[in-house]
Amino acid sequence: MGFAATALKVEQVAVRFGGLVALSDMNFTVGEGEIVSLIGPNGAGKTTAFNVMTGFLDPTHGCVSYRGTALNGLKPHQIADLGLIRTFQRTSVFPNDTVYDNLLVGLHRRGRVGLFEAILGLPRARSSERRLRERASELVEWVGLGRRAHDLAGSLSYGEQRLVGVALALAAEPSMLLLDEPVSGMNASETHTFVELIRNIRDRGVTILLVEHDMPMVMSVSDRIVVLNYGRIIAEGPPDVIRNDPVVIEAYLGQGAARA
Ligand SMILES: Nc1ncnc2c1ncn2[C@@H]1O[C@H](COP(=O)(O)OP(=O)(O)OP(=O)(O)O)[C@@H](O)[C@H]1O
Repeated sequence: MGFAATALKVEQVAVRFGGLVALSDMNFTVGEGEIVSLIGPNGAGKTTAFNVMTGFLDPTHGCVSYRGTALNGLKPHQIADLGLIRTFQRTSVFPNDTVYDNLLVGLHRRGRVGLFEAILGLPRARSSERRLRERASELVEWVGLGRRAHDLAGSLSYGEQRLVGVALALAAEPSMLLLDEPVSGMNASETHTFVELIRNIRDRGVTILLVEHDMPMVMSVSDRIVVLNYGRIIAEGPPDVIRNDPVVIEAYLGQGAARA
C-alpha cells in the first residue's frame, strides 16, 4: 500500500466466549501513519477486536503485536507504555474541573518523575510544572477546545467532552491511537471537525485505528477499511472499494432486514 512499515499486526486471532465464537481467524495489519477503520453490523465483533488489540481481553488463539512486540499477556498499562493508546466510548472527565485542569491532572498522572521532584521541592520541579502547564494549553488548543479551556468540563456538550477524552489520550504521547466509536453522539458539524482533527493527528505522525458506526464519517476519514461480519473479516480495502462491495452491502442490508 506504499506504507513504510507495519505498526499493528493481528494474526489468526480468535475469541470464544463459551460456545460463542466472537472472532475467528482475524488477520490484518495497520501501517505506520495509516488511518484504518474497523466496521461491521451490530454484534460483528468490533468491540471484542478492539479489546483484544488494547490488552483488555486475551484472545483464545492468535497474536496481536505492535511494532514487533507481542501484546499477549501484557497489562493495558504496559501496552500504553508501548505508545498504543486507546480512548473509551464513555469519557470520564472530572465535570467540576475546568477543561484545562482535567488535562493538567492527566499530565500529572503520567509525569511521575515531575511529581517526585515536586515532592522533594527541587528547583527543577517548578520548571517541570511550567512545562506541564504549557503542554496542557497546547493539548486543549490542538483538539480545538481553546475557547472552552476555562469552562467546567461538565458544562461541555457530549461531543466536546469526547474531545477532552482525545486530548487526554494525546497527553500520553501515543504513536498509535485507537478510537472506540469516537463520533457517536456528535452532531454533523462536530463530526466534520473531528474528521479534520483525526487527519491532523495523523499528519503529526500518529497511526490511527477506529471502530465506528457512522458510515459517512468512516468513508471520509479512512485510508483503508476492514469489515467484520459474524466475527470474520469479509472485506478489506479503500473506501471506494468497500462502498461498492456486494458482500459488504449484503451484510448491512441483512442487518436492516433483521431489525425491521
Ligand atoms: N463478555 C462476553 N461474553 C459473552 N459474549 C460476548 C461477550 N462480549 C461479546 N460477546 C458476544 O460476542 C459477539 C461480538 O460482540 P461485539 O460486542 O464484539 O460486537 P460489536 O461488533 O462490537 O457489536 P456492536 O456494534 O453492537 O457494539 C456478540 O455475539 C456478543 O454478544
